[in-house]
Amino acid sequence: MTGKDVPHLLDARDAIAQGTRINVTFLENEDMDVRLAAARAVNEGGFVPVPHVSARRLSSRTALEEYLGALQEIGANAQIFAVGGDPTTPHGPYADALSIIESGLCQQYGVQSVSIAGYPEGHPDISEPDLWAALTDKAAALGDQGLSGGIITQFGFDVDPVMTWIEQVRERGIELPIRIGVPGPAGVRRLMRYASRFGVGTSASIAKKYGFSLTNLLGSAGPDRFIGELAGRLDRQRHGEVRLHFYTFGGLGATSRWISDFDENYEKEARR
Ligand SMILES: NC(=O)C1=CN([C@@H]2O[C@H](COP(=O)(O)OP(=O)(O)OC[C@H]3O[C@@H](n4cnc5c(N)ncnc54)[C@H](O)[C@@H]3O)[C@@H](O)[C@H]2O)C=CC1
Ligand SMILES: Nc1nc(=O)c2c([nH]1)NC[C@@H]1CN(c3ccc(C(=O)N[C@@H](CCC(=O)O)C(=O)O)cc3)CN21
Repeated sequence: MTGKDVPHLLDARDAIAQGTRINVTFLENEDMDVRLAAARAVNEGGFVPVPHVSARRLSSRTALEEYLGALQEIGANAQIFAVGGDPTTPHGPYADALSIIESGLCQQYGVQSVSIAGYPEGHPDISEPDLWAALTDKAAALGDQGLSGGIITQFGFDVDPVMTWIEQVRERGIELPIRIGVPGPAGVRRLMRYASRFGVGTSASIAKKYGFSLTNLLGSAGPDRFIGELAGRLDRQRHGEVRLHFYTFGGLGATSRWISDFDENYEKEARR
């Protein structure tokens, strides 16, 4: 969720399982108070906030301490998501998520678990070798720092690269739990806007995978097929712990209701 989602979280409260982890973004157009208000709302709803800490957007060590300190004060410090951040040039001393993990400040402010990002389809501005080196280094650093953690992947529309990527992660000896990022249900236009903004897939490939036509962009689409296929191909023994992370581009309420409906249908199918 973003800061603007606070009222939507209150509306969707009953549709979300208590204890669900809800990430709070660290967007350029929002300030610390907005992020804190969102984390507080997550707590008050009976959920677990996972505030994002964007390394490149931090101007100083003090700024990181202030944010972690404020999170601690409101009891939203147990888990964070440490991410590089989109600025081409870092605004301060932290150029990557690794430097947040190695700052020593997480432990000092009571952070127990740090999630990090994964890219099954690569990243438009970061090379594959750099992405793999970063993932390996961050996984090792979490261990060295005595922090637990997990990987949350960039959202995608295609299961093939996800499966290949999970296998590569495990081959590299990284055993962290993985959450595969999927977009919640949303209008097709909006999905494609976000995909293009973050350099994920192409309109044609998304249309094909999601089964909609590029000549009719008025409809909306959900990750039914993606999740069904992923579930069918995952093997606990081989792939370790793999769960889902929903990016709520179409709104928190819509995604929450979609998840409840999906679960209900899934259980019905299973009972048949
Ligand atoms: N805010 C969010 O929810 C999400 C943000 N992202 C973005 O993905 C990018 C990478 O983040 P992490 O995986 O945490 O990488 P990271 O912090 O582990 O860095 C990996 C490598 O890429 C370089 N790097 C990091 N950010 C960069 C950038 N914006 N431009 C060029 N090089 C960069 C680092 O110096 C390092 O060598 C960032 O741009 C981040 O903002 C990705 C997923 C979700
Ligand atoms: N490289 C990269 N950078 C990111 O910042 C990023 C990703 N990847 N992957 C997905 C997540 C999720 N992110 C976001 C970013 C912006 C909004 C956002 O602007 N929300 C608007 C609503 C706008 C609309 O209606 O479309 C808001 O104001 O809350 C939501 C999620 C950021 N994320």
